[in-house]
Amino acid sequence: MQSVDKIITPRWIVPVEPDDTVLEGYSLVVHEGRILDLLPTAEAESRYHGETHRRLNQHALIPGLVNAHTHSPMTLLRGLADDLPLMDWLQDHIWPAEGRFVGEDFVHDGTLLAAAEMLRGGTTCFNDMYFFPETTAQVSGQVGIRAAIGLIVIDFPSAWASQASEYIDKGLDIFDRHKGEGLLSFCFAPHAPYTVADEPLKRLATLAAELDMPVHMHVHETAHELEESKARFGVHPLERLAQLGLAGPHLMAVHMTQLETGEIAHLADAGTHVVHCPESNLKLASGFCPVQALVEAGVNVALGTDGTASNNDLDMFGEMRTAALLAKGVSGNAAALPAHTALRMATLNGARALGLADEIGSLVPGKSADMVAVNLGELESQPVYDPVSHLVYAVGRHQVSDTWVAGRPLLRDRQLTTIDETQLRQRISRWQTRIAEAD
Ligand SMILES: CSC[C@H]1O[C@@H](n2cnc3c(O)ncnc32)[C@H](O)[C@@H]1O
Ligand SMILES: [Zn+2]
Repeated sequence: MQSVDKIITPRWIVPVEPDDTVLEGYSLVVHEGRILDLLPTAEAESRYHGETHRRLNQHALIPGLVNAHTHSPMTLLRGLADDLPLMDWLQDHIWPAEGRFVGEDFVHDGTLLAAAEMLRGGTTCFNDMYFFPETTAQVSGQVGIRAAIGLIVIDFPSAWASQASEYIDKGLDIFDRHKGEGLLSFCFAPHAPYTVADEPLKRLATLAAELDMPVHMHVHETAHELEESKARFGVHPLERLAQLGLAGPHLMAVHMTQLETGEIAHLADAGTHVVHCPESNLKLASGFCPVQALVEAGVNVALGTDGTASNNDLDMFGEMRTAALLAKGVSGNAAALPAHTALRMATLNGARALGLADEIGSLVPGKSADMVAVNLGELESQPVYDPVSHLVYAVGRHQVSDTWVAGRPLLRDRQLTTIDETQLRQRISRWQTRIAEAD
């Protein structure tokens, strides 16, 4: 008998790789933070002795969800400005509020709230874009959640930096000091084509190639963005990024609601990743990302929530459901974006876009034990013919019972293990008073 840290025996295991098979009567063995084995329970019990053995008789075990685009500190601005189109929302409400309140303390407390919400909803990894990224990295490290930290770049002075070159230099300094640390990875995060000039974008293209680092950017979010780009540069933003050397396999193009057929083929040829944020796109009335056409063309499409000031939650179960329903409605094809594809987008495809697919995104021996148990035993999810159908179409994030990152339980029976909820509530309440008073 081999001694191991943990054996988990759920009712179903959804590995996501190598295919859509759902396993029943299997156990997953975890040792030193990694998935050591995935095998029939009888064999697991004869071969391994677990320091702990968790039996979850009515649960599905799935890979941790990867939120491929968010702005975690914006939890503090949730519900501050609703029912507006993107540029009015940003220019008249969000940027003024950020100008007033954003600092290290805002980013610290907002990230902590976001981490709590994400872990309670089965998200184990998030790809962030915000000011004071080192603070987001520190909070993530303290909580134990996996984070891809966006090294933000914007031609816009803020409390964090004053101009694009300073943003890039500060980002590189953070990368140098924290690379390889814990569960952190890094992306360049130029905000959008309309807020970053050619020179810094060219510099980022060179740096991304040199450092093999993803570039995480809002692109083709609204029709207005395309019109403005045509007027200023003579081409669509995607074409401009291609001219500047950025539209390649490092690019994670977030939103992509406006796409011509030729541009879809370009994305596929270039190996560019698309991050689909259906709820933010719906709420800001930005448009519809042609997900089905992208998938058919062979583009890797991941899923993100965007920030909670435009979503207004960090619920990846909700995002899977909305993505699946919207794809059918928009394409007029009920077979568009089936449940297994939605789950893959929310797990493995996010990992691929972040360059982390060797580490996370599926329940395969050798990968990190980032996983989530979802209780399918409630009346609302009876009967169960296909657990993946329920994960996408029937259950919600409140049915997540346990979340592990690198084998460490960060949510156990719905209790956060590394975040003091009472203290967090006090901090958020102080922000609420402060922000509401200023409004
Ligand atoms: C400079 S940090 C990130 C920056 O992005 C703003 N933001 C949040 N959501 C969106 C979106 O959907 N499109 C464009 N910009 C967005 C956020 O308020 C921060 O200022
Ligand atoms: Zn965004």
